Formats: sequence, structure tokens, C-alpha cells
Amino acid sequence: MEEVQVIIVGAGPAGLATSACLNHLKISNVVLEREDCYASLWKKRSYDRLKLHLAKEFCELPYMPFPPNAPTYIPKDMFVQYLDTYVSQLGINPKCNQNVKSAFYEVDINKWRVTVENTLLGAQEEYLGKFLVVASGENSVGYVPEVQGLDEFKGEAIHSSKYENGKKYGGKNVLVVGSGNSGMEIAYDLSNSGANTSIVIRSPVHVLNKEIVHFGMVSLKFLPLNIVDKAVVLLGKLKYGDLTKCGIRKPNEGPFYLKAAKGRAPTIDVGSINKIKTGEIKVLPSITSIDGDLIRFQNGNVDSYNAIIFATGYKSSVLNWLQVCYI
Ligand SMILES: NC(=O)C1=CN([C@@H]2O[C@H](COP(=O)(O)OP(=O)(O)OC[C@H]3O[C@@H](n4cnc5c(N)ncnc54)[C@H](OP(=O)(O)O)[C@@H]3O)[C@@H](O)[C@H]2O)C=CC1
Ligand SMILES: O=C(O)C(=O)Cc1c[nH]c2ccccc12
Repeated sequence: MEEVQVIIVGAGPAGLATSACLNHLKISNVVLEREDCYASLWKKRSYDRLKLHLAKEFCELPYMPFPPNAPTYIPKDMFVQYLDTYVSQLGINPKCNQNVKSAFYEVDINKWRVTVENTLLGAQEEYLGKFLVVASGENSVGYVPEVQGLDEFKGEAIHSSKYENGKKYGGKNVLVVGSGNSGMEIAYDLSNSGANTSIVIRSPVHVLNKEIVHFGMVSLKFLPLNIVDKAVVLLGKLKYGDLTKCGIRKPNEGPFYLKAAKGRAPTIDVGSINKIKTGEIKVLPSITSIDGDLIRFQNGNVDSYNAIIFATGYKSSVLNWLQVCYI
């Protein structure tokens, strides 16, 4: 049993940054990580062409700015290098292969008791701490919806977290399901690799580009959110025109409101919108069923596909282990 002031669950950027701040204040802490490395989503479950969508000044962690010569939008590998340097320079010592099974607050001793399975040893370990920080992320477990016939689908079906690049999909009919940032960018990547690409867009979504988002982020320092939302929606309309005829509807609420209130980020266009406009990427409504290699859609379309990439988002795992919630 190890006792510290603060137990941090999750060694992604948020958990690492929390540990760095506590180290700076000389407050004892431990970072527990389920995977065999820190920043596992960045290292193992993100596609090759990924770059941060927000400018570097909005993505740096405490005590370590990006160097002035770093590009404005940091590519994935550079962000991973940055995190490696961060961990070594700020004295962070994440404990990997530590799968948190339960965390509850013991009222008698005023401490959190966290039970962990050491997945290397298969043994159970315990930690006690005055504070618990949940930094296990919103993107913990890939979510794939239930679709009638999916189990017998004749082609390949993967979650977006397993997608690296489009190399092997050239000439294939590929369906991307989901129009969040992963889905839109993967569709673009597939199309660039010569795949006949379609994308399912089932709900309204804001489409902006990174320059408009940057303008919004800077404006938020001076202006209220509803004004910034109006301005960025207008800029989006000037840039892209009316996308409803392409099958992309706009939500009623603004993009920064939706990010702040519901955690839903706008889709940052990296080139897919132009491909949708030219018909290189085909937009489809929800899937109704799958039969062999045939996929049926809500508008009555039926087509044959070689692969499906489910860019349908993630589920948080916190409710699986957090027993008492004082938040
Ligand atoms: N460069 C960057 O900074 C990047 C950042 N990200 C971020 O990572 C996070 C995760 O992104 P992402 O992986 O795109 O996941 P998201 O949760 O953002 O998007 C999931 C998408 O899948 C759709 N969906 C879910 N179930 C179905 C279904 N049954 N049929 C059709 N569509 C469905 C959702 O639609 P609905 O709204 O209808 O549920 C939504 O459009 C986000 O915050 C995103 O912004 C991602 C990629 C790159
Ligand atoms: O990480 C994401 O969800 C992004 O795509 C970048 C992002 C973070 N916060 C935002 C607020 C408005 C627009 C995009 C983002």
C-alpha cells in the first residue's frame, strides 16, 4: 500500500500536467495508467496524419512552452516528443500497467482508497490519498454502435482508433461512419489514398477551419461566447456556403457553446468539405442494416463495401471504477 497526497488516474496530457503542477508545489502524488505507456491514445491509437487542431499556444502544458520555431499546428509525433520531454524534465513518474478497479472515499479516515490491478504481475495493489484526480479522459474506450448484420459483415470493420492510414484501401469501397473530427479527416485520408469513400453524417454539425477556430479562441479572451459564436458561424458560412445541399446541417446552438456545454467540438475541415462538394466523398444518412457486403441506408441506398471505419467516438470508463462521486 502506498500513501500520497494526490492520486491521479490517467497519464494523458491532463494527468501529466496535474502531476507536474503538484511536483512544482512539492505535493506528493502518483499517476496511475492502465496502458503500458503514458499518452497511449497519442502513441498508439491515432492516425498518422493527425495534427493538433488548436494553435500551439492553446495546447502547451504548464511550465513548458513549445519552442518558437515549432509549427503553429503541432503534428502528432512532435506532440509525443514534447510529452516525453515534459515527463523527463518535470520529474513525472507515471506508473503504467495499473488498471484502476475501484476508488472510494473512506469517510472514517477522510481518504480515497484506490484499488488497482497490476496487469503485468496480475496482482492487486492499493493506494491511499487525500485527493483523487480523475484524468482518465473522455476518449477511453472506442464506441462501435450495434448495427443489424454487422457481425456477419463480409469486409473489414474497425474502430477509428485502429486506423493508421489509407495505404491498403486504394481502389476499395470504404464507408466511414461518423462526422466528428476523426471521421471527417479519415474520410479525406482514404480518398487521398484512392479509396472510393463514403461518410455517414447523421446529425447536424458545425464545420469550421483551424484559422476560424483560432480567431474564435483569441476573440474569447475579449468577447462573450455568444458573440464569438455568431462571428465564427458567419465566417464558416462565408468560407463554405450553404452545406445543407451536401447533406451537412448546422446545429441551432453555436460551436463554442456546444464545446463548453456538451463537449462536442465543431468539425475542423482539413480538405474533406471540398471533396464532399465535388462528389469525391459521398455523404450518406444512417445505416439501417448490413447483409453480407451490402450496406443499406436510411434513404433507401444499398451499396457494396469492402471496409467500414467506425469513427463513432468513445466512452469514458470512469463510472466503471469511481464508486462514490462527490463532484
Ligand atoms: N486534430 C485534433 O485535434 C483531433 C481531435 N479530435 C477530437 O477527439 C475527440 C473524439 O473525436 P471522434 O473520434 O471524432 O469522436 P466524436 O465523438 O467527436 O464523433 C463521433 C461521431 O460519430 C457519430 N456517430 C456515433 N454513433 C453513430 C451511429 N450509430 N451512426 C452514425 N454516426 C454515429 C456521432 O454523431 P452524433 O453526433 O449523431 O452522435 C459523431 O458525429 C473529439 O473531441 C474530437 O474533436 C479528433 C480527431 C482529431
Ligand atoms: O480536441 C478537440 O475536440 C478539437 O478538435 C479541438 C478543440 C478543442 N477545443 C475546441 C474548441 C473549439 C473548436 C475546436 C476545439
